[in-house]
Amino acid sequence: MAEKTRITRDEALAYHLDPTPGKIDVSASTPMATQRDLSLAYSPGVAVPCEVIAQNPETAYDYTTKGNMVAVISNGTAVLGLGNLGALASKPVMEGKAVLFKRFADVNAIDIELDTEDPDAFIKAVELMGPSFGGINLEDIKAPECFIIEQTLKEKMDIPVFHDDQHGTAVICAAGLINALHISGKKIEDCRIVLNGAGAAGIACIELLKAMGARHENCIVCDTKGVIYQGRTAGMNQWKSAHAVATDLRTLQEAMEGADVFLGVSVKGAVTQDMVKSMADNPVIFAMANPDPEITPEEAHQVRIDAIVATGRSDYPNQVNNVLGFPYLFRGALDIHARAINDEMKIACAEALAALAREDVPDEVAIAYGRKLSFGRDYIIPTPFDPRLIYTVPPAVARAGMDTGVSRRPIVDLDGYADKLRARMDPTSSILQGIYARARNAQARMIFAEGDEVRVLRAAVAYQRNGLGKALVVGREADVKEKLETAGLADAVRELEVVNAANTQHLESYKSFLYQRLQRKGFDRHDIHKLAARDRHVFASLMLAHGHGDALVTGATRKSAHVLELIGKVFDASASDGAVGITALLHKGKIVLVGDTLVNEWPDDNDLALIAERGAHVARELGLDPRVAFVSFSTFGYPVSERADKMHRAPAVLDERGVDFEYDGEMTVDVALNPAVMAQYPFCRLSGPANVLVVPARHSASISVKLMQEMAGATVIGPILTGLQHPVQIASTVSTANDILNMAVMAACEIGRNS
Ligand SMILES: NC(=O)C1=CN([C@@H]2O[C@H](COP(=O)(O)OP(=O)(O)OC[C@H]3O[C@@H](n4cnc5c(N)ncnc54)[C@H](OP(=O)(O)O)[C@@H]3O)[C@@H](O)[C@H]2O)C=CC1
Ligand SMILES: CC(=O)C(=O)O
Ligand SMILES: [Mg+2]
Repeated sequence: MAEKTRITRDEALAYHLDPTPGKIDVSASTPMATQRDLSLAYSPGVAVPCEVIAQNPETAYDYTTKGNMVAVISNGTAVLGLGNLGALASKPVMEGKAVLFKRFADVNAIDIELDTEDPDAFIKAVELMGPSFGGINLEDIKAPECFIIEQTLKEKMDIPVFHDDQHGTAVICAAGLINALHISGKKIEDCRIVLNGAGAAGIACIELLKAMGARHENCIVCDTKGVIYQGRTAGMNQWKSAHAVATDLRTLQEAMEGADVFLGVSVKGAVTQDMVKSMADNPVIFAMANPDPEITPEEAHQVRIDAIVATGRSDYPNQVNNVLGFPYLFRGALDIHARAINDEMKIACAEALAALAREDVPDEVAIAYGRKLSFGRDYIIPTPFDPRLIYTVPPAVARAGMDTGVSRRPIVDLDGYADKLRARMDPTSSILQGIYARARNAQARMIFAEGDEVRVLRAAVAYQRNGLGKALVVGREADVKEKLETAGLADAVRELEVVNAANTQHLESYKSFLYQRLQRKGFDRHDIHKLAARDRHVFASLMLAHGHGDALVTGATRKSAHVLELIGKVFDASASDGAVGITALLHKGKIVLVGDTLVNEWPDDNDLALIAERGAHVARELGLDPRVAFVSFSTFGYPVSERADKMHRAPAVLDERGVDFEYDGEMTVDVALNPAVMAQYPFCRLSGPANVLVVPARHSASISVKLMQEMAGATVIGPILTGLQHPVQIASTVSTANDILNMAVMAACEIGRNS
C-alpha cells in the first residue's frame, strides 16, 4: 500500500486560505486589453451574438460558455457523510467539485449554494438558471428530497441534470463491483448484497446493481433503523419501500452473516470487525462513506485477508469515489450538447471504467501513483490521476448518448474526438504528480539547512506529513520550537529531528573532512571550525557528504550564488566541475526548461553544449522527450552578430559529442516555441516546439525566468542544481514554503544528480 498521506486541520485550512480564499478563480478567455477588445466584448459588439442567439438559441453553444459550463448546486443537507451542515458550510465541497471538473475533464464549473430545504424553492431556483449552463450537477442534497428535486428538474430542463451522489456513486460502485466479482469469481445474480445507507447514494447504487442482474431477494438494505423489511413502518419512504424484502433479519449485524458484498454509503464506523468476520469467502467491502469509511481497510484486512476492500478516500488503494465519474460523464455529455445524461450513458461510463482497470497500466500511471499497478485485489478501479480516463470514458459516454438520441450535435469522428481530448489536458500537473509520487517512494531523509526560517519549517513539516520521508532540520532546538509554535505548528515540534553542531556526534569528522578539502585553499583549523560549526549551509552539506541525510535543500535565506559558494566548500559545485542550474517554467499547460540559471555567468560554446546536456537530462527525468533550442536574438545566422556567434556554434559541439537528443540553433524564442514560426525554417531539426531553452548567459536566463514569473504568472521550479555527485537543491530567497517543498521533492528524486 502507498504511504498514507497525513493531512492536519491546519494544513487543510491553510490550503483553503492561501494564496487567496477558496479554490476558484475566473479568468477571461478572450483578449481584454484595448479599446477595440472592449468594443467587441461589451457594447456595441456584444449585441451581435445576443441577437443571433435570440433568433437561434442553439448558437448559445457557439458564442457563450454555456456548452462547457456546469453548475454544481447544493443546499448542504447531506455534506459528504457530515450531515446537514447547511448551504454555506457546503461551499468548500462544491468549490472542490468545481475544480475537479476543471482538473480532470477541462469542464468549467461554478458552485452555487442555495439556502433552502424546501424542494419547490430549490427546483424553482435551478430551473430559472438553466440558460446559463450546459449541465446541472446536483450535490450533497439529502434523501428523499433529492429524488423529487432531480426527477422534477429532469422533466423541466433541456440540459443534463445529474445528482452526483446518486448516479455518480452508483456508476463507480458498479464499475468497481464488476471487477471485484471478476476477481472473486462470483456472479452478481448469485451474490448476497448488503447495503448500509438508504439515502441518495444507497438507493441509486442498489437500483443500478439490480439493473445489472442482482436479485431483489438477495439484496438487504439497512438504514439507521436497521434492515428495511416488508411491513416496516418506521423511517420509511417510497424509495426505501421499493427495496423492502420479506425477511426475519432485523439488524445490520444479522444481515452481514454470509453476505458476499457489503456496500456502505452511510457513516463512519458503521461496520464492526465481527460483522466482516461473518461474511462469505472473498467478501467485497465497499466502505464508501466520506471522509471516513464505515470500516477502514486495515480493520477489515485484520480479520479477513481474503476481503476485497474499497473506500471513497484517495489515500487507500481502490478509491470508489464519484470523482471518477462526474467529470467524464459531463465531458461526454457536453461535447454532444446533450439534453440529458441517461442510463445508457451511465452504464457506458461504468463499463469503460471497469475495462480500463483491467488493461495493462502504462508506466506513466505507475509513476504518477508511485507504485506498479496491475489488475487485482488492490487495483479494481482506475486511479483518479490516470491520464487515460479523459480520452477513454467521455467517448464511451458520448457514443451512448448519440445512440440513444439525446445528442443535439453528434460527434462524427470519435477517434479524432479522443485525440482532441488527449491534447486538452494540462501535462504539467501529471509531471508534478509523478515527481511527488517518486519522492514518496524514495523516502529520502531530507536535510533542511535553514531551520531558523519559518517557510523552511513549514516545508519540512509538509514534507514529513505528506509521507515523503523524514525531515532533518538544521537549527537550534529552542528557536525551531518557538518558530513552529508561532506558525501554529506546535504539534510538529515532536515530529521533526533538529540537528546542529552542538547536538551532533559527528562534528570532529565533519571538520577533518573539510580541512582535507580546504587546507591548501587558505583555510586554517580556526576557519574550518567556524565554517563547519557555524555556517548551516556548510554544516548541512557536511551531513549530506557523510550520509547523515540523503538529500539537501537550502537557499531560502541567502542569495543563491552565495549559497552555492558555501556548498562548494564541501562538494565540487562550480562551473568548472560541470554544475549547471536548470529552471522549469510551467505555464498554460506547457513546461519549458531554461538553463543555465545559476552557475555559468558567460558560458562559451562548450559550456553551452554541457548546459544543453544537463537540460536534456532533467527533461528526461521529468518524463519529457528533450528538444533543445539554443536561443538568441538571431535565427540560423541572421542577423549576424558577435554576441550570437557562440549560440550558432554550440550545436556543432553537440554534433561532435554525438548526443542522443534533438537540438538546434541558434534561434529566437518564438521560433523555438511556436510551431507556425518554426515552420518557416523547414530545415530545423527539432520535431516540435523546444522544451529546453539554452540561453546565452546567466543574466538573460534570470531576466526571462523572472519576466515569465512576474508578467505571465508562470510557476517556477528551480533553479534545479545539476551535475553534482549528491542531490542538493537551492531554493530562491523569494520562495514560498510550497516552492521549498517542490525543491525538496526534486532533491528527493535526485533530479539533475550526476550519476
Ligand atoms: N464514495 C463516494 O463516491 C460517495 C460517498 N458518499 C457517502 O455516502 C454517505 C451517504 O451520502 P448520501 O446518500 O448523499 O446521504 P443521505 O443523507 O441521502 O443518506 C444517508 C443514509 O445513510 C443512513 N445512515 C446514516 N447513519 C447510519 C447508520 N449509522 N447506519 C445505517 N445507516 C445510516 C441514513 O439512514 P436514514 O434514512 O435512516 O436516515 C440514510 O439512509 C456519506 O457518507 C457520503 O459521504 C456519497 C456519495 C458518493
Ligand atoms: C464523494 C461525494 O460526493 C460524497 O461523499 O458526498
Ligand atoms: Mg457528494
